[in-house]
Amino acid sequence: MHPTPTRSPSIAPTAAPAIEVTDLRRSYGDFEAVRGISFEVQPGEVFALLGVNGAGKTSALEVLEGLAPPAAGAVRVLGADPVRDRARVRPHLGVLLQTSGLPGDLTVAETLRAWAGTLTGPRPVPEALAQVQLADRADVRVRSLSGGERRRLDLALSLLGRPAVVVLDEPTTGLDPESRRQVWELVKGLVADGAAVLLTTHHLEEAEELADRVAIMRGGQIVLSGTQAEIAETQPATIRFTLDDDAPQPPVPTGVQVVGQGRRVEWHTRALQPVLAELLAWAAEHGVVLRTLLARAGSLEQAFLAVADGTDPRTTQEENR
Ligand SMILES: Nc1ncnc2c1ncn2[C@@H]1O[C@H](COP(=O)(O)OP(=O)(O)OP(=O)(O)O)[C@@H](O)[C@H]1O
Repeated sequence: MHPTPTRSPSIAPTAAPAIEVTDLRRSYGDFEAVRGISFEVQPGEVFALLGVNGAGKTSALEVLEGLAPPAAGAVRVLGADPVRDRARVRPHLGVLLQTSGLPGDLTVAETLRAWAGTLTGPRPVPEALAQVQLADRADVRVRSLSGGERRRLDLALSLLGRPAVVVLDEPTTGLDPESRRQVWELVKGLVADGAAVLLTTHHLEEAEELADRVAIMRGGQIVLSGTQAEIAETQPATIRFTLDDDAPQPPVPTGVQVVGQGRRVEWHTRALQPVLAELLAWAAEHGVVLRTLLARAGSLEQAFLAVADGTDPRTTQEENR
């Protein structure tokens, strides 16, 4: 289903990172939108940049795509500078922007053929159509496509040159749940073929499904980065339950932060297993039923929200610097 890519040989595959970003800064006039971020993406890996609107994700991606020079710092794509060595980098880079300006008069197949004519060794157009489930829309004019179909055409265009490095800016925005899943499968196939994928998304389940590593941005900086497990572990676990009116309150174990009050109890803890064991032992001893008991480890979503609303301690440290 995912044929081995035939890539142009001018940049040889190496063990080096496919993307290297070092202390990147980008400004618009006096406003610094990207404030010193660093990360790497390896071949065969999906790296997700997360953050609320205005965090600086697109501003960073535009430098990687060679659309703008950095104000400071360095960006390398397959070892080359995407602005200065644009002609070398471009054939190996597949880019899906947030918006595209495709001519509405061409059909889907004509659009793909026109773009394929500019590439060395493009995918055959029927394969590109099938890749994004647009085979039955091949003869439809672009202006008549639905928003989701147009997004899938954009995606097919970005992958037409069998790129080794793929940059996807919110790839599934506007897609229905089924199309979104199909895009996820497509991305997994690209990575299995050895591509490096950098994506931004507002859908945390998309990052959870695809990303090997994640960076969460706020105010132009990376506040948290690592594997999903590493990021989840930065957040406290939650224990939540409801007590009957006549039940006694349990003693609060050491190190627990009490969030909920009264009959509806919520605790946050860095030691989920011993705290839960202590609670269950107390409940058994006193014959107390813990209604709607929930015990949950920290999550990527929790980390995202903590960074987004500035309550993650790292956010404050970063922004006060
Ligand atoms: N051309 C521009 N001129 C001035 N400011 C800009 C320009 N483009 C972006 N900005 C500002 O830079 C900041 C970062 O914007 P950017 O689009 O990179 O964020 P983002 O994380 O991609 O957001 P979103 O999730 O909404 O796409 C924002 O405050 C934005 O208003």
